[in-house]
Amino acid sequence: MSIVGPCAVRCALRGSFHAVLYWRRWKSTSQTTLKKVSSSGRGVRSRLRQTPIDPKILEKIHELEVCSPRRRRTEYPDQDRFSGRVFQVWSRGGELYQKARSPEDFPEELLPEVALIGRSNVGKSCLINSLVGGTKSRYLAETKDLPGTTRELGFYVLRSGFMSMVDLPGYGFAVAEEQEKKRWQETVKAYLQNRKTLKRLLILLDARHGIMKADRDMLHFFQRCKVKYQFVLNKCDLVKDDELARRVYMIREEISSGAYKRVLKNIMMTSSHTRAGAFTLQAELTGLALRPAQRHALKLDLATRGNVPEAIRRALKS
Ligand SMILES: Nc1nc2c(ncn2[C@@H]2O[C@H](COP(=O)(O)OP(=O)(O)OP(=O)(O)O)[C@@H](O)[C@H]2O)c(=O)[nH]1
Ligand SMILES: [Mg+2]
Repeated sequence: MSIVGPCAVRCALRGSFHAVLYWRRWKSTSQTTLKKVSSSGRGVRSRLRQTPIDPKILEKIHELEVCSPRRRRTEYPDQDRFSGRVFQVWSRGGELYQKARSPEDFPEELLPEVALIGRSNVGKSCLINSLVGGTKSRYLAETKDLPGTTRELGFYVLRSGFMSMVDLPGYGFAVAEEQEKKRWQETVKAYLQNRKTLKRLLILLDARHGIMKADRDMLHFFQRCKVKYQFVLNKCDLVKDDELARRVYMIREEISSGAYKRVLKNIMMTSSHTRAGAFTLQAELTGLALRPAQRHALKLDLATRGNVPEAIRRALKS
């Protein structure tokens, strides 16, 4: 007893000493984390409130009527942009050409491509539908109110044969297994790094949040790829015009501070629900499409068969 007694007491004392140390360390770190989170949350909100409203940006927002939550529109303020070359490229809508789970499934590099990327649930697939779905806005890409819906790269070719749009799986939080997420992230990275026909990357941001940490993390990667990228604020129907004007101003400031390479200064605003801003975005991307002579050189048999993916496959075989 006399030997076990002091030993037990010593062990108990050492144990409680470590417990106190551990508790104090936990308390201090958890308090600083809490402080950081709350101050950054407050910081972002108050920074937004202090951001000035540029009357030119506000005018553009009113011109596009992008903050209006009205659905099922038949007329759009920017509809006059849907003429000439823009009409020639986009008016026939598009169709799914191929889905790719891994780099081996990527289609041949033929038409110029514009890819949409962004956090999961930001509305990439919805925007693809409103751009490529044609005037009747058919639902080509699957959309759901669940982060992690798109798990494969979707290649959508325009029926005019001038270019393709690519719907990419999102980054950040997603309801999916870690291994599955890793697989699609690797495929997306391989696509962005090696694709020669990729002409522009549209980085979709939620208009309610702007650039978030997950976006910043990915922006480091985008800068290493050779492609030019452009911000698109989507879900604008969920914010008020003055808030959107401040968001755009904040992003412009960040761009002009020189933080990003290869970024385009023109920030696009859309709502894939109301389709507002879609014509302006189509007009913006039209410059990347093939010229008629270039398309002619591909010898796509578009007129007789109508099925573009088939026409492309036949042209590649011949
Ligand atoms: N109000 C509003 N909701 C939108 C808009 N765009 C998309 N949504 C909604 O946001 C949800 C996610 O849309 P998706 O297009 O599936 O999002 P995603 O970015 O493709 O998501 P992942 O495939 O998971 O990466 C859906 O419930 C859409 O209805 C928009 O402009 N306005
Ligand atoms: Mg999607």
